[in-house]
Amino acid sequence: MKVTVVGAGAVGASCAEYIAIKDFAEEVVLVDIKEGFAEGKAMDLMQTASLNGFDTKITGVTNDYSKTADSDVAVITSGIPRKPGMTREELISTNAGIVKQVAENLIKNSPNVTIIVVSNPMDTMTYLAHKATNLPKNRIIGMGGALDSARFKYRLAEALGCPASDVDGMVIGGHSDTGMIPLTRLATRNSVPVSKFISEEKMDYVREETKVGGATLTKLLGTSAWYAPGAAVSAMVQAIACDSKKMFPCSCLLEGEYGLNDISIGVPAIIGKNGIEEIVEIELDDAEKAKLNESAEAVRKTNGLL
Ligand SMILES: NC(=O)c1ccc[n+]([C@@H]2O[C@H](COP(=O)([O-])OP(=O)(O)OC[C@H]3O[C@@H](n4cnc5c(N)ncnc54)[C@H](O)[C@@H]3O)[C@@H](O)[C@H]2O)c1
Ligand SMILES: O=C(O)C[C@H](O)C(=O)O
Repeated sequence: MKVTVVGAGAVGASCAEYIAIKDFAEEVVLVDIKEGFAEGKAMDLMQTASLNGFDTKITGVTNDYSKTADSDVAVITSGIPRKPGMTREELISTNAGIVKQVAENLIKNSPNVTIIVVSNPMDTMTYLAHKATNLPKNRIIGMGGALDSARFKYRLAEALGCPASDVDGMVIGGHSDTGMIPLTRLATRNSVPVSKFISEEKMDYVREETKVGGATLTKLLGTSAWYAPGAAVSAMVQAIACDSKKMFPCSCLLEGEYGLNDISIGVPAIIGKNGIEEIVEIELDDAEKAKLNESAEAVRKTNGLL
């Protein structure tokens, strides 16, 4: 398994590090446009191999896509992150050009690659990657829901006073401050609905903190987060590499599923060696359906800026 990670910045390097530590890929190629940057990150990471006990070979290149040839999976993290007070949507004018060019370069050298898009505004960048490459819909996946769901579980565990491993929950919809839909109705603690343990008021707090999870960290850090994003995208790469058929909410190109068409937005999907192997249509109640439609409208508005 050969994995390319474009963008050797905070998220790209974190993603490469988690992939290496999990030791399921033979090779990770880091690509960045900044001269020597990916080479430096790769060398630094390789010097952790004997300490962390992995055999994955990590190399870095400056904008040389020939070194990415025949990648099985490519992760796009290239582009600018937001600063405190900004929305992800405000990044579109800079990031659209970068993501389009990167996606085109990737498929020229790896025609069979499956692409995971991370750069923001992620749902629109995923849609753009589809338009730019024309790859089959199963081979372009947007990473957002896996991260948002991990943050949802963090907030649920905090409210319940229990370990995050005790809770299960999922966030669907657009990866934006207002578009995320934490499915509190379906969240459980060891199969028991979380509503059994926490008040509606606490649930509202969990829901709202989950939605602004990225903004909260951006305010604290001065730039956006990288550990949980890196872990989330590496988990998706691992699901493809190991053909594990794990279910992640992720940005999928919809063709009628959930009553939506010609849009990439977060819905649950089974991820395996073929990328998106199945979009899972869960039964939403009327309020959840209305929120998903509203979230889709907002994503369409951003797509209109392309
Ligand atoms: N989808 C998500 O859940 C999620 C989570 C975190 C961050 N993000 C997004 O990921 C992106 C990266 O965030 P970051 O914190 O790693 O930023 P960063 O600034 O640390 O890293 C981005 C890197 O991309 C490189 N780059 C720019 N143009 C390039 C090009 N044409 N080719 C190759 N490399 C190029 C830059 O040189 C830089 O090293 C941002 O858009 C951010 O908003 C998304
Ligand atoms: O918040 C951001 O801008 C980055 C990312 O989308 C996140 O959710 O951490």
